[in-house]
Amino acid sequence: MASNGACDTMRVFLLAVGCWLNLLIKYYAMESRANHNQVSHCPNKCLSCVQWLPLFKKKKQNSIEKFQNHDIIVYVLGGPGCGKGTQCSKIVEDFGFIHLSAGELLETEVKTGSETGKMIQEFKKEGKLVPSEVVVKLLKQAMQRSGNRKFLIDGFPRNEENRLTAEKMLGIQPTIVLVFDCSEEEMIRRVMQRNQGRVDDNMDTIRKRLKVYKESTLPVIDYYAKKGKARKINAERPVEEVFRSVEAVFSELGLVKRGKTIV
Ligand SMILES: Nc1ncnc2c1ncn2[C@@H]1O[C@H](COP(=O)(O)OP(=O)(O)OP(=O)(O)O)[C@@H](O)[C@H]1O
Ligand SMILES: O=c1ccn([C@@H]2O[C@H](COP(=O)(O)O)[C@@H](O)[C@H]2O)c(=O)[nH]1
Repeated sequence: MASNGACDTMRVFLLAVGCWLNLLIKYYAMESRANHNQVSHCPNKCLSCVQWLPLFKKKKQNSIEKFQNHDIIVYVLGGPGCGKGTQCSKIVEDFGFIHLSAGELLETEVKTGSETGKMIQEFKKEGKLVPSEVVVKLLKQAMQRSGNRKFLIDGFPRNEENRLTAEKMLGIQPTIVLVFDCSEEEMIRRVMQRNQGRVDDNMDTIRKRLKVYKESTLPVIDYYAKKGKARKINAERPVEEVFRSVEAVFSELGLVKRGKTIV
């Protein structure tokens, strides 16, 4: 009798474990399909009972990890007027990235006339760097809104504090860092000819921006160079020639032009 009882208990136990494993397998199969965008919700009513299983999982999904795990992030650096924006537009056209220019995001905030916008305008006029939290917050909002997974982050990080704040607030590391290399004389010439009515496109502010670039941004570039992530490109050539070097870097990343194959 006693041994029959033990057998029954064991049978019930094994049955329970079997059911539990079955549920787990179904749940993970479902989650895996959802991650590959094949389904956006529980595909089958009979599986709805397994939806509470995540309660037992370590909390893992938040916006920070989304950026970390799946996205291609290209930082684009170089001195004022070296041609970052020009090349980014071409990259967007050919490789389907979303272009987030830190300078443009700040300018959009200036145009709202908000108190933050007024503060930003003063920094820009002086060629100084806006506090990191302000820029990173704008970048984060833009990244979340975009729904894209390939980001060109243009003109950021400008100093070590920017870099560390992005790591902390966004949890991001760049896949690669494009560095456009150009002489000061050429950058000054390009900025002075730009003629877009920018508050900082004047000789006095350009000199200040160049100083900030040398003192604060070059150390960030050195940091990424040491990590093997910086790709220096000679930007003192015609636009199309510069872009050919950009394309070479992107093919190193395994990305190919749209229209040729799916990226
Ligand atoms: N390779 C190039 N040769 C000549 N002119 C260029 C080249 N690339 C860009 N330009 C011109 O130089 C000016 C500055 O370019 P762009 O705005 O792309 O620079 P940027 O690095 O984004 O500047 P900033 O950091 O000030 O925002 C623009 O008028 C642009 O048309
Ligand atoms: O990360 C950033 C980016 C920009 N700024 C301020 O904006 C101007 C213009 O930036 P561009 O990228 O050259 O358009 C720059 O001189 C800074 O004042 C910033 O503070 N932080």
